[in-house]
Amino acid sequence: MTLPDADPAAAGRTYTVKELFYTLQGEGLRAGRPAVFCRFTGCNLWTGRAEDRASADCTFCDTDFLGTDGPGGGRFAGPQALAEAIAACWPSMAGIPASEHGLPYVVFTGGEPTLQVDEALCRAVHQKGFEIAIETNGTRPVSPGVDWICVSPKAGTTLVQTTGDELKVVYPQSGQDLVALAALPFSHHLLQPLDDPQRADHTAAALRYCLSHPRWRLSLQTHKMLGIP
Ligand SMILES: C[S@@+](CC[C@H](N)C(=O)[O-])C[C@H]1O[C@@H](n2cnc3c(N)ncnc32)[C@H](O)[C@@H]1O
Ligand SMILES: Nc1nc2[nH]cc(C(=O)O)c2c(=O)[nH]1
Ligand code: SF4
Ligand SMILES: [Mg+2]
Repeated sequence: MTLPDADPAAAGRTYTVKELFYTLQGEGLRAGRPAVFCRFTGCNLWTGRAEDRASADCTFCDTDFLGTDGPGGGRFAGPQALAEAIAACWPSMAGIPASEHGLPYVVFTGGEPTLQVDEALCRAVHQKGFEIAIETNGTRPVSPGVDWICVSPKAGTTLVQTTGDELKVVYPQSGQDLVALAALPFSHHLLQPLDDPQRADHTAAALRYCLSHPRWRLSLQTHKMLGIP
């Protein structure tokens, strides 16, 4: 049943989503965990158009976040509507012993999810029984209600979200200060090799850096190895 959005602050709020899909978290500390990915449309560091990439604040993005034309994408009329679509992506637990259910998990990403994720959405998604994670570039504060914050800072931008659960740094980026980043109060610090034509070299360099600076651990994009979304 679709409930009306009772929260007056949420009235008229729409969410624009590129795609919604069920897969494994491929990256970071929680790699391997089944999750619904909710990819919001739009980013504040790049228009998403190829002709603007070179002049963008973030130039290495591996993601198409334009429009609403991906699987499960669309415009959602309010928190309740989007929470229902997210819950519908989680597999049925009919016939599965309760000990094997696990906690339903959604990852808000994008594009830049902090442009859209708000408390009303988190409340609606929590009411569906989900734990909530976010992948953000850290240039905007994360809304209250998010349970797991992954910040991936972009060199040359101002970091606003300076605390969280994991700091996942794409490596290398010219002008990045890993000493300063290592000092930020995150629970976990990870280096993720830049996926570009030199990815193998960046992976070897990131591996060497982690071995010599053991504050850092390596994050590989395992979904790309597995051939899953
Ligand atoms: C597509 S971004 C979306 C979330 C948010 N805008 C951000 O940048 O964190 C998701 C993750 O992919 C990482 N990423 C994007 N392009 C990448 C690339 N070419 N190589 C490695 N990681 C990349 C980002 O740094 C971020 O951790
Ligand atoms: N499987 C999978 N894991 C991911 N972790 C972060 C992703 C992202 O694009 O934010 C991502 C993604 O696109 N796919
Ligand atoms: S900030 Fe995130 S979504 Fe935006 S362009 Fe960079 S990697 Fe892509
Ligand atoms: Mg991705």
